[in-house]
Amino acid sequence: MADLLSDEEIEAQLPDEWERDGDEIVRTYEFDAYLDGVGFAAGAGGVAQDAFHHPEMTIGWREVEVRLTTHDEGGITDKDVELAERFDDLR
Ligand SMILES: C[C@H](O)[C@H](O)[C@H]1CNC2=NC(N)=NC(=O)C2=N1
Repeated sequence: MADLLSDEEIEAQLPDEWERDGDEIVRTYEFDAYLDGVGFAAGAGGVAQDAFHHPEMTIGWREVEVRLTTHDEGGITDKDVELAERFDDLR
C-alpha cells in the first residue's frame, strides 16, 4: 500500500530529468541507436517486473518515453519515484 504523494512531495522528490504530467511522471531517454533504446526498455521491463510496478514505455527512433503512475492509487506514489530512480541507474 503506497500513499499518494502531495504536490509538494512530488516536486521535492522528482528525480532530475523527470517531469510531472498530471497523475504521471515522465522522462524521455535519448540514445545513439534505436536498438540501444530497445535494450534499455528490456532492462527497464525486468526492473519493473522485479518491483512489480509497471511503466508505460514508448520506444521511438533513438528515444524511449517512460511514464509512471500508481494505478491502484490513482496517482503518483513513492513507488513511481523509486522505480524512476532505478531506471535512471540503468543508464
Ligand atoms: C494488482 C495490481 O495491479 C498490481 O499490484 C500492480 C501491477 N503493476 C502496477 N503498475 C503500476 N504502474 N501501478 C499499479 O498500481 C500496479 N499494480
